[in-house]
Amino acid sequence: MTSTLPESIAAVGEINDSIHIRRLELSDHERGFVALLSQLSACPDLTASEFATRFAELAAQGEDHVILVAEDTSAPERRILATGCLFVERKFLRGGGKVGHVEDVVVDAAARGSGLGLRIVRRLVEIARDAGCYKIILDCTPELRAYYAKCGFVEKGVQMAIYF
Ligand SMILES: CC(=O)SCCNC(=O)CCNC(=O)[C@H](O)C(C)(C)COP(=O)(O)OP(=O)(O)OC[C@H]1O[C@@H](n2cnc3c(N)ncnc32)[C@H](O)[C@@H]1OP(=O)(O)O
Repeated sequence: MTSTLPESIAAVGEINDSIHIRRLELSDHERGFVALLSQLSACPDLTASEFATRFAELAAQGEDHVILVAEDTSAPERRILATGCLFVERKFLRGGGKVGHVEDVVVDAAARGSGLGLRIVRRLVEIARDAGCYKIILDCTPELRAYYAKCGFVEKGVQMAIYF
């Protein structure tokens, strides 16, 4: 099962000879996608069946839930090197406006510092703009202010949370 990229995004999918940014595919379970997420937060492995169930739920949200991954097509195992997610929230506000939320951005520790994180987030911003979102927002730690500023974000408001 593969979800296709919007045409405008697919057209700029290749960022160099071997790193390709595309939508998450079901087979990415075997390419280290879950292990990559565990570099961001607690993320125990999922069985293939558990992964497929969640993949189908998210795929059913179509363009309202976009997970991008970067893979190295030159490596035989085509491991996933980076990922980032865009969730589109549909509102009654602003004449039925839409807000983009950036979530779960992570670059493999061995691939950091080469611009991959910047490219993934910029691509998510582009998708949100093309989808008609009036803003795109995210939560991050203070240490990541400079990184997200490089991605074009400005600081706004205060994050509040209740963890269960
Ligand atoms: C909404 C969320 O998901 S928040 C969670 C973000 N994810 C994490 O914290 C997981 C662990 N960290 C990572 O995966 C990576 O370090 C990321 C995603 C934060 C950055 O990915 P990278 O590929 O290393 O970043 P990239 O190389 O594209 O850097 C882009 C620019 O931001 C800067 N930058 C990157 N990380 C940082 C940082 N932690 N602090 C300050 N500046 C940074 C870089 O120096 C670079 O600037 P330059 O263009 O002037 O050289």
